[in-house]
Amino acid sequence: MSQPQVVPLDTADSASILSSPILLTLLGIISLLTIYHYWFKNQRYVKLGNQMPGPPAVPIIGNAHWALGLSAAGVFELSIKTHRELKCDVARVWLGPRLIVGIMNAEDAEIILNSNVHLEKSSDYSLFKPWLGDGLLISKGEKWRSHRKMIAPTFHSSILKSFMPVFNKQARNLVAQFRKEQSNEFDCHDYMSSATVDTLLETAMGVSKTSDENTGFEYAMAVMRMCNILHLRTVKLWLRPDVLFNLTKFSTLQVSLLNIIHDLTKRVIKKKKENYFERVVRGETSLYTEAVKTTFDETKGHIVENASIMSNYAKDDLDENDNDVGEKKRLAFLDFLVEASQTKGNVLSDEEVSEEVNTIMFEGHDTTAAASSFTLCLLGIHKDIQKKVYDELKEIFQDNMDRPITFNDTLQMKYLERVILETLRMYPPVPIIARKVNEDVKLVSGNYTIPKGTTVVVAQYLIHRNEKYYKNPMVFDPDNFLPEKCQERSFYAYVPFSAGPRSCVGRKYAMLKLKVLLAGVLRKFEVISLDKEKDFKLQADIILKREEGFKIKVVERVK
Ligand code: HEM
Repeated sequence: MSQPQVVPLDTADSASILSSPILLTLLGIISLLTIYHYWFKNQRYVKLGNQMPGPPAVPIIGNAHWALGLSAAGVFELSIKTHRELKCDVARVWLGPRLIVGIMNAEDAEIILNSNVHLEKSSDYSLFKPWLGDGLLISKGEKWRSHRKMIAPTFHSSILKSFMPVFNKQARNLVAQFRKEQSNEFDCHDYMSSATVDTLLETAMGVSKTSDENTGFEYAMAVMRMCNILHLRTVKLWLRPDVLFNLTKFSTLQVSLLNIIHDLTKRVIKKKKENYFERVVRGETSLYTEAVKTTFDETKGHIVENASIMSNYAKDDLDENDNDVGEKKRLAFLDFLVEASQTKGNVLSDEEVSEEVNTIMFEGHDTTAAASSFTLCLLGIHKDIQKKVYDELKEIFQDNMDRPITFNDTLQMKYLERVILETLRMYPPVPIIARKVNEDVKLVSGNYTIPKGTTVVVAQYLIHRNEKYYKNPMVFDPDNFLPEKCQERSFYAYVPFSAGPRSCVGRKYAMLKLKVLLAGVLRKFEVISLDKEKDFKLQADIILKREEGFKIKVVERVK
């Protein structure tokens, strides 16, 4: 039997393979990545991060492959599922070398939100820059502080009261539009969205609608599509760098959407400036100095007239100085900004005015549209709750369901207020807030330290559904907001408007507008929803929405 022949290794061949530049480069990269991996694993930052629970991470990329190929609704579903599996109130994920820590409990949320140090938004918000510039939502440091001080008082309750006629007009428009839709199943979000844009234009911006009938709708659609693009860039990491993004069709689409959005802003500011100069020519003195005197008065006060359950949630600068000193001189948002940009000293540049207008138009519209649409769908499902809302409205309006809604009426809408608050608990339009911490943060819920440089995500959606704070967190129950129930739990167990120094400046505006629009519709129509809550497919493309739209039917009530 012949021996199997041993083929001698051809040294010349192996040498040529080893000297192949491609193989050498590959070996070099693998060695460098391995060294990097072991070096990285031993960094303090990484060790602290890995003490927290989280899904298994792959070397180098961490959990970056996690949301690969998923839709917006898919990413949301996966996040909830992962949280359920991990069964924890704090969790971490790695996006490559970047540590992201999610906070799902009120005690740790308080440390972040109530801090005067952890005020900086995470780098993800920079995707908004081409749209919102360095406006209030994104800005930091002294710029944020001084602009916040100027803008927060422009949403003072004395100004909000003067918006009642506009809120009423928009409620009447909604009634007319819903009347035409009777017998159809329709997406109420389209209507709520354009109503909120038009309301913002007429109130905060002080610009009445002209012949341009579709302004609100066109703008709202452009905002919705911009949010889709931004969300895509948040979850598809390769779309993050501008150089790559600019090669895609989304970049071209973004340019055309921003043209629509910024065009409206420019028109609004131009109109306001013309009004301002007309007043100057007429010799009317500038209101700016007076307004600054009033709004910068830091005497602390408390709301008396607008006392509502929401005042339990009012631990921020919106409640400062709510007495009526100098009330008549307070200016609404854009009036104030334009005057501030035109008077001596140029407190604000023209560019800063535009950034703030774009910010308020975005923050003020999509959030409220989602909140009102969720409320209508939920009332369509929970008939017993809708009946209680209607009974309350009947008591307030007696036999005249057509008369304008007054500010005092809104104070009596206690049950409707609880319904809105409960909607914002279960379906917070802003489901997460992301901050960059520039110092280590020691958590209280467990023996964890979040290292400096981490992105911290406060997950309101999950805090609001944590059974530590709500007995039946998955059940829609407005009585969760009975005063005694609110007192039992931590203030930070309910943060749909965030809390602390960077809380929402439009909180009171939003609650008042929601009450008037919803009461206006609900006193005239019974709302029917053919879906159940379990059919809701949620997607969080920046603002929380239903992927399938907000479908309802309405039937006009007989007098
Ligand atoms: C239901 C309606 C609303 C909800 C749920 C809501 C929620 C929020 C939340 C959670 C934040 C913090 C975001 C973050 O830190 O990333 C925020 C900030 C903000 N909101 Fe709202 N908002 C609503 C309506 C409004 C309205 C009507 C306006 C203006 C008219 C407005 C203007 C702002 C601004 C300017 C900020 C940035 C504040 C700062 O960083 O100092 N929001 N909002």
